[in-house]
Amino acid sequence: MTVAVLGAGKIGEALLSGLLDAGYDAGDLLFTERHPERAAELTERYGVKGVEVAEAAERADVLVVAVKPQDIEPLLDELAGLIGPDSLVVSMCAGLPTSLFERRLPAGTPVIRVMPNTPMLVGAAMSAVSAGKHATDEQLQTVERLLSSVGKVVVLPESQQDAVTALSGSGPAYFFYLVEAMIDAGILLGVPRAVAQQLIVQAAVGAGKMLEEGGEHPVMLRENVTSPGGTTINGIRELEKHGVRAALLDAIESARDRSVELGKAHEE
Ligand SMILES: NC(=O)C1=CN([C@@H]2O[C@H](COP(=O)(O)OP(=O)(O)OC[C@H]3O[C@@H](n4cnc5c(N)ncnc54)[C@H](OP(=O)(O)O)[C@@H]3O)[C@@H](O)[C@H]2O)C=CC1
Ligand SMILES: O=C(O)[C@@H]1CCC=N1
Repeated sequence: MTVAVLGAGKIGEALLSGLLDAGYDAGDLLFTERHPERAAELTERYGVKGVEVAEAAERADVLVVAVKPQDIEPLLDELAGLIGPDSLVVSMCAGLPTSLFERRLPAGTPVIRVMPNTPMLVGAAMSAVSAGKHATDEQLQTVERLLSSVGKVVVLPESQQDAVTALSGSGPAYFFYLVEAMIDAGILLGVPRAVAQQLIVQAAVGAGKMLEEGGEHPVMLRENVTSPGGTTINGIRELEKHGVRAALLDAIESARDRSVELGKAHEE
């Protein structure tokens, strides 16, 4: 099966890299890019061929659209004249409904909407998958298999994709932000930056492993760190005082709203 990534930026590169690490043959992967320097860089790094959209449409069984939502219109215009009935279109674009692709591409084109995240780079993606109205169960399974090789996959109704985009799509950025802020706290306390980074990154990795492998609820895990009369509860009091929980609720709601807005920009 040949997979072409249309728009090999951050998420497109993460997919290419993740698939190669998972054992995909570079010869079965293609990508398109609008800047020749970027295409050359990717080919040098991964041994994957950069092609024109026409060649991708002709050769690939799965076309993964990974351009910014704002760049979708010209790409759809180009694709509409190129793809055949056997092409399966997978969109990773935040906010864009499958109905947009179905309206703009030849009648009956199967479309699957996916919200992945950048941990795909290290085989630890969370991808949520929703089938459009022409995609068959078999095509959905093909996409699930493809994405399972680079992380975990859930199948969800498309109505939940904007929420998913804010939760797991953007989620890694919020964890990185937290780690960055905690490293800054180390600097404030006079710990050398490299040491602070090592301490916090390992705390994050350890916490992540406990969340994944231990099966315990995050509340229990936090309580186990919070000794009576100890240090952690002082920190928790400050987090509560500063409204960090409410800030996270607002942040994720706002990201969801932006996903909805990106989709609305392409309504007829
Ligand atoms: N980054 C992330 O964590 C995630 C992103 N996504 C989605 O993935 C998509 C891409 O996001 P991201 O990777 O961050 O963005 P990037 O800007 O890094 O990647 C998009 C790439 O596509 C190129 N491009 C634009 N139009 C075309 C075209 N017609 N043909 C070929 N290449 C083209 C862009 O070029 P140029 O540099 O000139 O713009 C850019 O290199 C978005 O729709 C986003 O919502 C989904 C989940 C997570
Ligand atoms: O910020 C964005 O729009 C994309 C979608 C989810 C993560 N990154």
